[in-house]
Amino acid sequence: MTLEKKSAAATHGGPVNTEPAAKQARNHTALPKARTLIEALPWLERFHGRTVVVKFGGNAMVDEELKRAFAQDVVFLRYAGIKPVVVHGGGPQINAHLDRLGLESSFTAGLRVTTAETMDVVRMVLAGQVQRQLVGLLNEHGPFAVGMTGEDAHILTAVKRYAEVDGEQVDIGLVGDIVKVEPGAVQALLDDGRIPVVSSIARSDDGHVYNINADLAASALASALGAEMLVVLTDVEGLYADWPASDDVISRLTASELEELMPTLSSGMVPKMEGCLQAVRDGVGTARVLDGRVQHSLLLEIFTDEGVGTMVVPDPVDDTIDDLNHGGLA
Ligand SMILES: Nc1ncnc2c1ncn2[C@@H]1O[C@H](COP(=O)(O)OP(=O)(O)O)[C@@H](O)[C@H]1O
Ligand SMILES: CC(=O)N[C@@H](CCC(=O)OP(=O)(O)O)C(=O)O
Repeated sequence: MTLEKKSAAATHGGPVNTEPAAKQARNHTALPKARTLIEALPWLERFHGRTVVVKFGGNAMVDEELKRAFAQDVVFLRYAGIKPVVVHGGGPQINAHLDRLGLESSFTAGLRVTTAETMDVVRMVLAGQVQRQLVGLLNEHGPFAVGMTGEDAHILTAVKRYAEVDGEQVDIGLVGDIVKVEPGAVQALLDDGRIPVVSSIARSDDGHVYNINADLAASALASALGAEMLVVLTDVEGLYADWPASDDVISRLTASELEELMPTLSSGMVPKMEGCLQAVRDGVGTARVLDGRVQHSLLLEIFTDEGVGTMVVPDPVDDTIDDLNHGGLA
């Protein structure tokens, strides 16, 4: 019997496998899993102890399952020794609430035209509804998430912002531009092992409250925290090269290349890419735009060799940044 087996193996040219079939089957399923875990090792080493600011967009958070998967990913980062900060939007949720009140939603250059009445709704929906939901989902895993808005502890200070349309300054109401960030309260939470969840609202030095685009709020906070990475989750695969004519995703571009593209962008991509550009210019390692509709895209981006979406790297690209290319660690 043994002889027969040996000669069969020899005719196939392979080594003789004396392992019982059950063990072989176990190895067959276990090894790929182990390889996937080991693939994460260089990235765990690279990002351990670093701060990652994740912007969760309103369009990516309309699906309950996606929200749960997002919360799992963020808690995973926390357990992996990375310090995640969540900055959230809620555009669609604000639109829905305004609609219920019979109020119109209007945007100029990707920014909501914000009257005093709209501002009340923005504040209520972001801080009272969306942020509470995210905090609740994260805290299903432990006592981690603490919600706050940019108004708290003077985290975000803004001045009135005008939208630029064809070179003209357009008044869009109570929309703010962040001019100062005091990240101390956020840093204290991170140092305490918590996960700060920040709503994109700011105050001005004279006590006004401003509506801040969440991409820009995330970018400013990432810069002030000296974050390793800004990750923006949205409802497209990344930055399309020639949108809406094509949906070819640009996988990687430098700050200068992005700056050149800026005038060609439209709608929600304008503040998103402005935020990415600003962040890498301010010293954030990389800024990435990912498809929030894909479950666990955050984990896939951070812990696997194949990047998903668009990555913006600083100018000029040095060796360290090259290592972070979507091709993986060299
Ligand atoms: N070049 C582009 N690449 C990808 N999306 C673009 C581009 N230009 C405009 N967009 C639009 O921007 C939208 C993303 O912005 P937005 O709706 O504000 O997302 P979020 O709610 O995640 O902040 C996309 O759904 C798409 O319609
Ligand atoms: C000034 C401005 O446009 N503020 C945004 C804030 C929320 C946001 O940015 O939400 P998303 O990330 O889901 O788009 C708004 O009112 O819709």
